Amino acid sequence: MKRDFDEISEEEWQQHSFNPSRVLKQPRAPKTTTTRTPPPRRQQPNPSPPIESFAYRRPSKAIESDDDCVVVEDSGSGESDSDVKIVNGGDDLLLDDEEEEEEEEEEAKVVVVRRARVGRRFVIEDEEGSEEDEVEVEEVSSSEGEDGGGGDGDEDVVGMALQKCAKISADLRKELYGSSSGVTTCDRYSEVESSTVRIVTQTDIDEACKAEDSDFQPILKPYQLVGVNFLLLLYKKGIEGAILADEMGLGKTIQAITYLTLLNHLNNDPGPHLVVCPASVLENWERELRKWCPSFNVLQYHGAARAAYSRELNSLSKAGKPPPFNVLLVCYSLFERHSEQQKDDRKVLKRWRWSCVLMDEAHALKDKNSYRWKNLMSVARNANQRLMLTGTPLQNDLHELWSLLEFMLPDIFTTENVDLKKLLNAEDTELITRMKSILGPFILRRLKSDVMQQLVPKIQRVEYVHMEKKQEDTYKEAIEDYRAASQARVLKLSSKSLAKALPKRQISNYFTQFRKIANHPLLIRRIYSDEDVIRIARKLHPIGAFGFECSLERVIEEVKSYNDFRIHQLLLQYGVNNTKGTLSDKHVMLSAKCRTLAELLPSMKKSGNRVLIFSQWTSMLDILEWTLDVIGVTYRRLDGSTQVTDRQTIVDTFNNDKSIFACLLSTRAGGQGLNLTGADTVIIHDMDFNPQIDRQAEDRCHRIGQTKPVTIFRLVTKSTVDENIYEIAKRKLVLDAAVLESGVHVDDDGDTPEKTMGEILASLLMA
Ligand SMILES: Nc1ncnc2c1ncn2[C@@H]1O[C@H](COP(=O)(O)OP(=O)(O)OP(=O)(O)O)[C@@H](O)[C@H]1O
Repeated sequence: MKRDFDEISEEEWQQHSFNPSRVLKQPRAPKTTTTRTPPPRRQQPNPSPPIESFAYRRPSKAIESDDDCVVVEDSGSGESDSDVKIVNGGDDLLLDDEEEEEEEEEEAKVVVVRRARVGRRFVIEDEEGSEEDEVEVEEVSSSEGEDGGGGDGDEDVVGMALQKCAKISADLRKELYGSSSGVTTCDRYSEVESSTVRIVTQTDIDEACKAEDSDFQPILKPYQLVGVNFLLLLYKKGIEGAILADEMGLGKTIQAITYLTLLNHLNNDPGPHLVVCPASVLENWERELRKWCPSFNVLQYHGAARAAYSRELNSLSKAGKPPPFNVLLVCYSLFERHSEQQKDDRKVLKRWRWSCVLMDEAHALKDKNSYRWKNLMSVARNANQRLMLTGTPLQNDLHELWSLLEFMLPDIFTTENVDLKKLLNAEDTELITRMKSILGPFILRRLKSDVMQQLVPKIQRVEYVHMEKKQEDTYKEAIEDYRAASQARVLKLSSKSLAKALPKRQISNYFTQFRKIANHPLLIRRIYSDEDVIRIARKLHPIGAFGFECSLERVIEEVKSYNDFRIHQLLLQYGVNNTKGTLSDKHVMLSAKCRTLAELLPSMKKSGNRVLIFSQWTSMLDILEWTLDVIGVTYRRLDGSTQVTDRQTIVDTFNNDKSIFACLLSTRAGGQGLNLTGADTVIIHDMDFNPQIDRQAEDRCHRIGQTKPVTIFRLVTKSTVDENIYEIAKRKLVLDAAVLESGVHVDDDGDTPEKTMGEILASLLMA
């Protein structure tokens, strides 16, 4: 299976720490109010006709506390709530599409850096062979003595990049905000209520988008019109990159499509444009393009179907002929794999000069060392413009944002091999302020709370659930087991701290085991003893459950590594029931979270609610299917293994058929880009360390088109590591707000810093 993107690979995980230095502390007070403050209203003596006018409104929030349930009213930003990221530590609990990604990350190291005499070049050698195939990406030598290559100049790389950017930024700012007094205090295009820049109005859009054979009337919302003007202005100024970072569901797709239409209409630029997106939204892109820009030829280039086009495109491109489309739609996976077909695909893409390369869910490019980033850059580098769409540009840290910036404007933000993690300290308030100010004109970000007063409210609930005895005993047993092992190791190494005594991987493995039990005890093996496993293996071996060439010992080893649920599934699949037997429905209710679902879901159904349930673990989704069967509700399921061609059908069926009560989704494959406004309730079964992942998921139904208030439930198992993870993720959102939103300041004297994963384990195991 293949993950869409964004998984934490083992390698990333090794480098991932949860030190407080990487996460901003919460502003201290007042806790119940928003961290943002309204921007000053600007005086505009002679304002030009506004290109839009939206009131900049602070979100209102009220926090109620009700025993185990925290309710946070949020008018849209989702800013104060939180979530968490899961670790891959176990063998039997696969993150959606995980394995291939790790391989790919490994293979990503094939990039060879060569130095040329003039300037620096790096050559991506994924195309084996001929000169024609070799893509050279020239990095423009930075002006005025930049030292990007390491050594003493390292510290200056960030400063110099910002300095270069500041010049363009100042120029742009002048255009965007005009030179009238008062506007200089403005950081954000989105905050400007009247701009001096207006390139197009709704009338131009009517003109550009009209189609004879369609009744559809494309009408942009005022803030969307601003977005389109923003993109057109950057185009006009010859700026080669932009980030449209509106919150999820505000219509980035629509703004981008209208922009491409206008390029054709006003600038006689019909493309070709390349749109890169996750597989789940490929169909949606095609649909929106056909609807909003019917005059364009759109070609979806994905999956087995692309073989049919491949030869034709190849010969056209070789002959130097223009492509037979305006927009080519591809998935990120095209830039990640090493099959001959994919290498050929990339070769074709590199032969055309793209007008706009547009990346949807562009946070997929948060790692500049990834194969995906480098291969896509080799295609996008020569494009007139790289346009990035993402509702969550800042994932975990500043260096990840920098990867996006470098993709957007490589000539300015190039940093070569400098360790940006060291240079971009999330607690450097001066740096954050500077970045925020300089980046303002390149990044357009509007929050729902800013632009859509009429959008339905989003209510955040944290549902603390309590383990019953069996689950609690399992959790305690795990603590005892790992405590004994850890203490022995600490003694052996005469180490003072557990974090130092245990390798990082071991720490994450232990942590994952605790997470599993907190989610569902069937995710570990406790019911089926070693003796049971041997008996089961003896039954399965002769019937070839693992193939006929496998020895019995090998089968025993294999089954021993399975969790209870997987063994149960195996027994079911092979009809082996005369050993210990399959599990019964009562086993599925062993987890506090599933019991809570059994209480919540029937009453939600009765009230006419419809629910999205997200988990990061495919095996947890399997258990949740069982749970929903036991509860007796109808559902659909979408995860990384769902055929790309089936995904949109599942979405449409769920949205249209109100008799389907729930949709089970993997946070990775189902959490991004999808429009699931048929639901009004989101349950995050297990949170992610990275709060942006869950934020994306919850906004599948809190978006344009939603008519009912949306409630988000986060399930947190009391007295388990779930609580720590929730805390970690919650704080990460503060950094996001500090860099990307106005009026948010970093406060260094926050609460006690949150613990690292090692510290959390130490307090559990060394007590
Ligand atoms: N001006 C508009 N008129 C009608 N429908 C709109 C308009 N703008 C957006 N929509 C609809 O609202 C929904 C959300 O828009 P879209 O998918 O473009 O949001 P997004 O910002 O790209 O979301 P995400 O970040 O989740 O991918 C879509 O169904 C889209 O068709």
